[in-house]
Amino acid sequence: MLYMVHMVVNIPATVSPAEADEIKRREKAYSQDLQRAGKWRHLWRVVGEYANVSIFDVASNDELHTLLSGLPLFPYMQIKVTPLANHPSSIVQE
Ligand SMILES: O=C(O)C[C@H]1C=CC(=O)O1
Repeated sequence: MLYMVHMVVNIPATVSPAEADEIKRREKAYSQDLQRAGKWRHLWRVVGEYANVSIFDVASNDELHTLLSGLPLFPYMQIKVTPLANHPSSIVQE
C-alpha cells in the first residue's frame, strides 16, 4: 500500500543545538535504513520549509504508524498521511 506523508518539523528552542544535531543524526540513519529496505520510496524537501513529502510503501496502516512513530523527530513533527490508489489514466500501475 502506498501513502503520501507530509511531515513538518518544529524543534522547540528548549532542545539544545547539540541534542537537536544528535536527533537529526539518528533520524537520517533511521530514514536511510527504511529507504534501503524499500519502505520509504521517496523523500523530497518542500522548498522553503523545514518539511518533506514522502512516499511510503508498507503493508498496512498499522505498519506505517509503527514506522512513523519510531522517527527520532516524531515528537517534533506534524504529520499528515494520505493513502494513495492507482489512477486509471496512469501508465504505471503499482
Ligand atoms: O528533514 C526532514 O524532513 C525530517 C526527516 C525526514 C528524514 C530525515 O532524515 O529527516
